[in-house]
Amino acid sequence: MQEKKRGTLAVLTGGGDCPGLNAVIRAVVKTALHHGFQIYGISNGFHGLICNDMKLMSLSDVSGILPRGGTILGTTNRDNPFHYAAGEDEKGNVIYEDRRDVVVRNLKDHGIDCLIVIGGDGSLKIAHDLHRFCDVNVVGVPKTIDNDLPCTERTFGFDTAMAMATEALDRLHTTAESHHRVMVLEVMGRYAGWIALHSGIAGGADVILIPEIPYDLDAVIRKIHQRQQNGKKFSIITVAEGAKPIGGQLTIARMVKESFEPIRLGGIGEKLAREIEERTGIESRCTVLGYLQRGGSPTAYDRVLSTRYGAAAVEACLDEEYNVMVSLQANAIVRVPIAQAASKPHQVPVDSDIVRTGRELGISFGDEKPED
Ligand SMILES: Nc1ncnc2c1ncn2[C@@H]1O[C@H](COP(=O)(O)OP(=O)(O)O)[C@@H](O)[C@H]1O
Ligand SMILES: O=P(O)(O)OC[C@H]1O[C@](O)(COP(=O)(O)O)[C@@H](O)[C@@H]1O
Ligand SMILES: [Mg+2]
Repeated sequence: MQEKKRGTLAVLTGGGDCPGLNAVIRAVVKTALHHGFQIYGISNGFHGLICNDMKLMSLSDVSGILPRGGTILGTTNRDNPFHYAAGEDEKGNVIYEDRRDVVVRNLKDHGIDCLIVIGGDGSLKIAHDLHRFCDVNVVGVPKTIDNDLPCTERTFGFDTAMAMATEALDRLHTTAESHHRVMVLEVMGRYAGWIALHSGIAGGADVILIPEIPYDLDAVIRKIHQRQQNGKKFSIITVAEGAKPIGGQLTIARMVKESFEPIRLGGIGEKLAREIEERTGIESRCTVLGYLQRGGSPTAYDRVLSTRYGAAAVEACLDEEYNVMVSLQANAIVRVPIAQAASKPHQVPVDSDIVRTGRELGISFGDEKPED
């Protein structure tokens, strides 16, 4: 017997793509249909909401997508309905418009009771603004390879990015050892060092440089020399794209002028490798892992986490508990106010046990004094 229609939901994916997005979409659609909701899939994040680009989803739309990377809905890390880049003036300056009314109208026209936003800090901030300024019901799902969201112990996608970076470090080890080189691996993470820290520990890096601990190049050089004195002719360094020297600046790869937060980080790895080679005379090379961290199939851990998050987001709608983000705490999925989830990004605590463990193992974080 057909269950009575319970209500109408919509789902979108926002920000940089991330392994596990399709697994969340699948879980959202399957759970929603299971409970008698109808569900719209919105194309290309908030862009689709502004352009009224959405369609009803069925089980066949999500068939076979569990292990697939990317997002079948498409995404963007530029569009913000409150600050929409509508074009350029004759001088080439971007013209921004507030499109919140269009978004509210489009949601209303489709009878959408709640919008499920799968995104990182930027997308969840927009979701929070839609709730507080436009009275739209939202439920957030914490997405990002960067793991930089507050109020959750894990974002989905991080485990896959960490696994990719760890494999890269394993591969760099063998070539570094053969050529007696210093190998630098630059990983993503924006202003947080989670990917660098965890992959650095898992991949046996000798130096880990993260945004939370500004580094002193002298300390890095001392570590490389110390290894040489101990007969280790190669060294491996993991550097987060947001790492910077003490008193120095971030290294910026490009500015995306239509983006609300236009800075795109990158380039610190190459800079570091050049400086190390100049200072030590040891051949040094940099590898930038880049979008390989975001592309491709999610790990089993991320598939499970994504599935739990997707189902939990619909369960929140079922309970009519809106304006929350589903979150992982003590291995249980709980709900936290979206206002908290959209607050300050979560960085690595410099006194965390994993940093301490790294130090005890002799890993340099680039901040050791000569006598340490
Ligand atoms: N601090 C902010 N306040 C408001 N909007 C933001 C903020 N940061 C980012 N955004 C918007 O959110 C979108 C997605 O953010 P981004 O950081 O790229 O992805 P994510 O959702 O993964 O964090 C951006 O294109 C931008 O329009
Ligand atoms: O896709 P772009 O614009 O190059 O953005 C790169 C940024 O996106 C990320 O890959 C993921 O960040 P978000 O989860 O905030 O989208 C960052 O690690 C990186 O700094
Ligand atoms: Mg972000």
